[in-house]
Amino acid sequence: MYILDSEEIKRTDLKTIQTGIKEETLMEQAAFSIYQIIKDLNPKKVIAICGTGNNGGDALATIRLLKNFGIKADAYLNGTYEKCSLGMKKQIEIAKNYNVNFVGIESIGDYDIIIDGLIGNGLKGELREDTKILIDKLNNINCKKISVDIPSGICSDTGEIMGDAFKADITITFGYLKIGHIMYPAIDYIGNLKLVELSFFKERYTRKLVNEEQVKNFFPLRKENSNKFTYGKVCILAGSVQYPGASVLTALGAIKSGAGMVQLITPNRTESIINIEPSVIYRSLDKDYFEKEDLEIINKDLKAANTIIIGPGITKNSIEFVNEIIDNYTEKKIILDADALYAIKNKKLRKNILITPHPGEIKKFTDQKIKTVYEIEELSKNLNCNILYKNSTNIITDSQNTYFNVLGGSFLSKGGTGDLLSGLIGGFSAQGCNLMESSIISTYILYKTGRKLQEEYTSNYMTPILILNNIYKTIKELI
Ligand SMILES: NC(=O)C1=CN([C@@H]2O[C@H](COP(=O)(O)OP(=O)(O)OC[C@H]3O[C@@H](n4cnc5c(N)ncnc54)[C@H](OP(=O)(O)O)[C@@H]3O)[C@@H](O)[C@H]2O)[C@@H](O)CC1
Ligand SMILES: Nc1ncnc2c1ncn2[C@@H]1O[C@H](COP(=O)(O)OP(=O)(O)O)[C@@H](O)[C@H]1O
Ligand SMILES: [K+]
Repeated sequence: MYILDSEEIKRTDLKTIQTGIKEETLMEQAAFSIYQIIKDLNPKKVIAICGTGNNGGDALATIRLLKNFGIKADAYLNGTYEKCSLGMKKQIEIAKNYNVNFVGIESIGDYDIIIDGLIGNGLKGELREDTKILIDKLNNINCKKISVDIPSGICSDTGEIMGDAFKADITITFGYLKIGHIMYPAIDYIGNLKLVELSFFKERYTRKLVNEEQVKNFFPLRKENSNKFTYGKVCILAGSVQYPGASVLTALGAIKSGAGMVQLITPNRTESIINIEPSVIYRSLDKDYFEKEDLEIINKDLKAANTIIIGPGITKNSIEFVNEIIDNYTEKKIILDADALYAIKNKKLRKNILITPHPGEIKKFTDQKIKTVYEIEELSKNLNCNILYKNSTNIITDSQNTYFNVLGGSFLSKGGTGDLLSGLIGGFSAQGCNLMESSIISTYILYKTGRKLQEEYTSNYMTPILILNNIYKTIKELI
């Protein structure tokens, strides 16, 4: 499923109109879908709060349909007829022919459903003060609230709240989801999100939502006629005296993803991995942290792998070592996580490198303010690498193509989940997936499994190991 921004939606609209489908046809389709959803709620009295743009047009057309089908429905116009878009003017004229009643601001508390048609895709900048006051008034009315397209006050491109926003129980959008529908803080205002189709001219876009179908397509096949070398070797450089557990989680993630061989090398002693999972090839350097000169000892191990994971549980004093790995193993796919990210400040990377920062970790290598998908894509372009940005909504990008994963939740908010995730990504990479595919598969499997378990175990009780021990259930659905 594609995710569009406001410019792409406007372009789609224009292209559709150029094919000969009229704007009012699209508006009628939108309104009819909203009407059907509202009718099923069995409302007694509905009001649409209409702005002067086409978002108001959709809402007003819905009111006219409700009234025509016998439901009491009125409208409030926030502005003058003169200020209205052509589409909205047309809807006002039609509404008058159907005797739709336009009420004053004082009446808007008397309804059991409010339709928010104030502002949709046409929001510009911060909300004006008078609109903020109106939205605040609407938010304080106790009734069911339905937003047309996107709650008024939310930026379609970022999901930011532009001063204030209408708090909807249901949001009904058209043709495609927009970036603003799947990002926080907007998600807290959207309620139940419903996507309805319009006769939009369909095209290809660069941003998509991660879903089961894609993951099935990317998932590596296993042949009966195969051996451990068929499924690749991943070498994990992780851990320290300070964080001994991280390396264990990463190694377990890699082995349970299906990698043929997993080697774990830690500076400290973490022999316990052998008791937990004896198939992991383990080596300790018997020291506090990784140093540049360690490379000589482990060069052979690294050369035998097709994927290197470096970072989980290491400390900042290993930066030189990380730099050496990046510079000397250019043929290998490399995943840089956690404190390894300190090493990439001012560095040009490669297309066979993935970095996996959470919002806090971005500061380890750039002073730029990074928040929006545009900024993440720009960062990926400038660094010349793949990025898995681990915010509540995950963004996975190689700068040309971007995927959003919205399956996560607070059941993942526990130290170690990211370490496990790095291991899964490395494991799928070892099996032949590229780093984008590996990130998509791994976040999907981990989050989907956690989401299912949460119902039984609660989000408090969840641990990375509990999720890991159940990922086979999600994998079974994919193969
Ligand atoms: N294919 C499609 O795309 C289809 C699109 N469709 C629908 O059209 C919608 C887009 O319509 P659009 O472009 O007319 O803009 P829209 O969302 O009504 O916003 C304009 C209004 O917002 C107001 N406003 C803006 N900024 C503001 C601020 N900071 N603070 C306060 N007010 C502000 C602005 O006021 P003004 O600034 O002009 O005074 C004006 O009233 C889209 O979301 C969907 O619902 C459907 O019909 C199906 C097909
Ligand atoms: N509330 C949340 N919603 C969605 N995803 C979350 C949430 N909390 C954590 N996660 C996910 O869990 C993982 C945590 O990673 P990270 O912070 O690197 O963990 P650690 O470094 O402790 O192993 C990331 O993939 C992140 O996207
Ligand atoms: K709206």
